[in-house]
Amino acid sequence: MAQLRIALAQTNPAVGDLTANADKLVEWTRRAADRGAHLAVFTEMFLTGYPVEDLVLRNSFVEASIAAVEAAARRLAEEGLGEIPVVVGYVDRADRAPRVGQPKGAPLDAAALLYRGQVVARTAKHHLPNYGVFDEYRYFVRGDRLPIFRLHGVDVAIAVCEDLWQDGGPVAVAAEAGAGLLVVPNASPYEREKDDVRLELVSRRAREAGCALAYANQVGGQDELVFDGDSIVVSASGELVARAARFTEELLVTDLDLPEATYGGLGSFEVDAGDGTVITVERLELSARPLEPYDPEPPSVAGHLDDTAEVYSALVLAVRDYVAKNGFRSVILGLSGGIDSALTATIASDAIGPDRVHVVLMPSRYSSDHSLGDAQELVDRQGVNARVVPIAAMVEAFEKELSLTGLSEENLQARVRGMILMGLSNEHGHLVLTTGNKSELATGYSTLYGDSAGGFAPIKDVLKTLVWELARWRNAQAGVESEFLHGFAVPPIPENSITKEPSAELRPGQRDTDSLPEYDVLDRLLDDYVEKDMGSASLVAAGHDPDLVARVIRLVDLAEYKRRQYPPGPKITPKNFGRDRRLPITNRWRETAP
Ligand SMILES: Nc1ncnc2c1ncn2[C@@H]1O[C@H](COP(=O)(O)OP(=O)(O)OC[C@H]2O[C@@H]([n+]3cccc(C(=O)O)c3)[C@H](O)[C@@H]2O)[C@@H](O)[C@H]1O
Ligand SMILES: Nc1ncnc2c1ncn2[C@@H]1O[C@H](COP(=O)(O)OP(=O)(O)OP(=O)(O)O)[C@@H](O)[C@H]1O
Ligand SMILES: NC(=O)CC[C@H](N)C(=O)O
Repeated sequence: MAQLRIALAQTNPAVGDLTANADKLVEWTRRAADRGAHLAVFTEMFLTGYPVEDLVLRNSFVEASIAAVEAAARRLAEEGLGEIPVVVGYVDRADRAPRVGQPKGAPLDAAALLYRGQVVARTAKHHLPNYGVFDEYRYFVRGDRLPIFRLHGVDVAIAVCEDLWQDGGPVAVAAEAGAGLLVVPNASPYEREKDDVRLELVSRRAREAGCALAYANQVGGQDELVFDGDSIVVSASGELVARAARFTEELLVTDLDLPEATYGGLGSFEVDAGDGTVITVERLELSARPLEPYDPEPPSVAGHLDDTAEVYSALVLAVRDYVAKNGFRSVILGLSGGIDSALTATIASDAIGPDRVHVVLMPSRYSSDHSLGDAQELVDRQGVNARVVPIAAMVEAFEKELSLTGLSEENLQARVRGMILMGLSNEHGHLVLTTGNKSELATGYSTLYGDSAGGFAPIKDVLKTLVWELARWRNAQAGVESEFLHGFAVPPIPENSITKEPSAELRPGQRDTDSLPEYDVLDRLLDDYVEKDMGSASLVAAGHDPDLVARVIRLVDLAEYKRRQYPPGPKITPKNFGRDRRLPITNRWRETAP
């Protein structure tokens, strides 16, 4: 057996900032070298950030990425880090013709091996994900090589992210070629409970490849995606060896005992990949002799996060990164005394600190005293910046000028509030946070250009019943201080905001249940219709009330135009409103009654 110390750089790149990402590559390689690592592995498309969407259709971007990886190799050597091999993701181009009308070769979701100032091997993702939030047939062509480099006597193969999620391809070829370690850069976005799926997958693929597997995943928020890290190292039998923490940067350093390579030859040969394609194995040698024995470090295995803590951390990280990566310093939102704006404000306080959170209390003539009181109570508990802007006179002025009544008048209140928030955003540079939850988005229960106005919507993928659960969970963490929790000594959300009946307070005595069913009934139905895509007959067969099924399906289908104009917000479920669910707005397809 041969020993090897590997370092997985679970880091947070910025999409499009090739310079900052290259700086980070050098900094984290230095940290890996300082820890005595013999190999550093970064994440998928680390140098460009992931996903870069249509940026890969720009030749200038692809050229910049290729130049960046070559410059990074040189710079590592110049800074005395040339002896540690580094695996890093970037965008390259194939010799083959592009899918779309680009003048040069089609883009590749590539990974490079950097060593002694040079890019000594290049490969690219073989299996391209093209479902859910992924569109990779639009962007990339398939990679068709598998580099295997000998490092201190161990044969190390490189695959990329989706290569683990589909059968055949690089995993099968790594087995065939007798690799001793498979390293995999990833950009695998968070959704609830995906960590369990990942561990099972990584273990299974290690057993199939017949070697240890090191899985390095990205961390951080990028528009509607949140990457949760969760980098993993497993043995050849699929046993967990090391695991990084979720939602935070970490250098996961692990000592492995790996089989010494026995294969003698170098150069390349073709292997049937078992998926109808052929992959070219390219062998190269960095160092043939195993290291002198050394004392291994104990492996690090991060503790498990429970489901609520996991969702809450995802939302906090998403808000923090959206704010920072888009150059904002502060956020603003309307605080009604209700639970949605209370939870949104709390997530914002946890993300960027209460001193950078601005709330506006905007009572109308229908606002109850307790609403204003509950909002004020949150301000006192969290110490956020607050101002009161009564809206009655502004609403009245519109009403008089335009003769608006009924629903038009109700919506006017929401629109005046939206205008106030956008005005204050323009004036002071705050990002407007939109407070709607997934149940409201599903049913269209919000006012266009009113409470749906804003730049980022932290809880748009959170059903109302989960909003309450998160609020209770957050209050139970009072006194705890962490990367995701500001150290509020008292529960940050007023109990009354959690327990009172939800109301939009757009007319006297209005309750959400005047227009919508009870949220626990609604959310179960939404879960089946939206997440699981069940048709009306299946929904009724699953026990949902037939009249309710017909009514809710209609609400959901008719609200597509509102969702299309809603700000982005973090995906936490397998099917968010956004990249996961793309329906025509102009659409006459209706689920027929069973
Ligand atoms: N297919 C389509 N494509 C593009 N635009 C379309 C459209 N269909 C209607 N529209 C436009 O949308 C307008 C109707 O939408 P909109 O103006 O929003 O108004 P609408 O959906 O009619 O009313 C808003 C609903 O949300 C509830 N609400 C409001 C505010 C807060 C809350 C809460 O608790 O959070 C609830 C309120 O009680 C009411 O039931 C139409 O007047 C038309 O201009
Ligand atoms: N009196 C108010 N002062 C400040 N903002 C308000 C007020 N009323 C509503 N808003 C803003 O409009 C959003 C929609 O609120 P509304 O009360 O209509 O419905 P909701 O979905 O029950 O939200 P919440 O639970 O936050 O009250 C709120 O989250 C808040 O941002
Ligand atoms: N970047 C990728 O290839 C990610 C796809 C993969 N199925 C995942 O969610 O982890």
